[in-house]
Amino acid sequence: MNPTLSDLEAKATRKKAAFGGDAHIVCDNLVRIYKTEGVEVVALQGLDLLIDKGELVAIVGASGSGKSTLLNVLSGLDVPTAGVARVAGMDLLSMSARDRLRYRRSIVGFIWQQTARNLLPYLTARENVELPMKLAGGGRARRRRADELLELLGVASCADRRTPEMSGGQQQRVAIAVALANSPQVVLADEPTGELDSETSEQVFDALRTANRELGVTVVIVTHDPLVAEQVDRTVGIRDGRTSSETLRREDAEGRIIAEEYAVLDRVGRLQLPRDFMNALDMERRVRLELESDHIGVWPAREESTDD
Ligand SMILES: Nc1ncnc2c1ncn2[C@@H]1O[C@H](COP(=O)(O)OP(=O)(O)OP(=O)(O)O)[C@@H](O)[C@H]1O
Repeated sequence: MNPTLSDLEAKATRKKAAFGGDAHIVCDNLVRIYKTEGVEVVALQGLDLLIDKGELVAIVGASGSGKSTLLNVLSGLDVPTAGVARVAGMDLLSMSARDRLRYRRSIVGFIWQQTARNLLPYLTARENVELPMKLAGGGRARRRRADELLELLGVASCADRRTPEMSGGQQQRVAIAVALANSPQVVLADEPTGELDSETSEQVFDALRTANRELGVTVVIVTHDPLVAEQVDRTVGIRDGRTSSETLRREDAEGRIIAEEYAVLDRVGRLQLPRDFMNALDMERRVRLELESDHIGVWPAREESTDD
């Protein structure tokens, strides 16, 4: 049954929980301004984003939209200019240098686009996976955990190979094992399939999905490949340093995958109408809104009368 208008009014007066509540990743009005030689570039312009524990989310957007800036903030490499960024309960703006090191070592794992940046070429795959555990003071179970991770990601056969003896896709799957070595709560991947062909990309993507499903780790993948984004439950679109749209995928009763695109509503109620919708109805400057019991109607403004 649809709610009545008085139900909606009662709901509106109820107190709202703090933004983000217990989300695993919270970005609230995040701003990052770069200053170079007196010129300011606003890379993030009040970005809001919530990701729950155990989600697998893709972040898409055109070049320059702010995706890498966001990922650098979430990985603890960069500090935003203003706003709130919280991951696994840790405040990324006020964290001490010591906490930052701990955060980067054991709370987040990272996978870069360039395969060469993820692995040391003179170590075998197994040694690469063992290295972060060694740096964090891990004990003798290191080798067993490295082998288990390589097995889980389908690259057990590469354990004794060095980087030049592996394909690009195998290297990226080993890189995922390296990122998972210290059992992080969150894995961040910046264009992890950017240098790979579509078939190999699919294998790397499968490996990320396996890590998410089997280990319960929250996974955030930045990409500008819309096809890659089709393989996740939620895709967040970024435009001009803000979240602009979300696509949610679900299965219907017949098992068909349905993707629905939503506009993002910010905390004060602003939303961006798609340009093609506005053009189709000649919407400009103002629209008329009407609250119904289960939706809000948006109409073009009435034509001004030209009669005298
Ligand atoms: N270190 C920096 N100094 C100055 N400006 C920067 C710096 N890093 C990024 N920018 C600017 O901030 C904006 C967002 O850049 P960002 O790299 O986050 O975008 P992106 O969506 O990741 O792009 P791409 O898909 O090309 O990697 C761009 O205008 C970029 O030029």
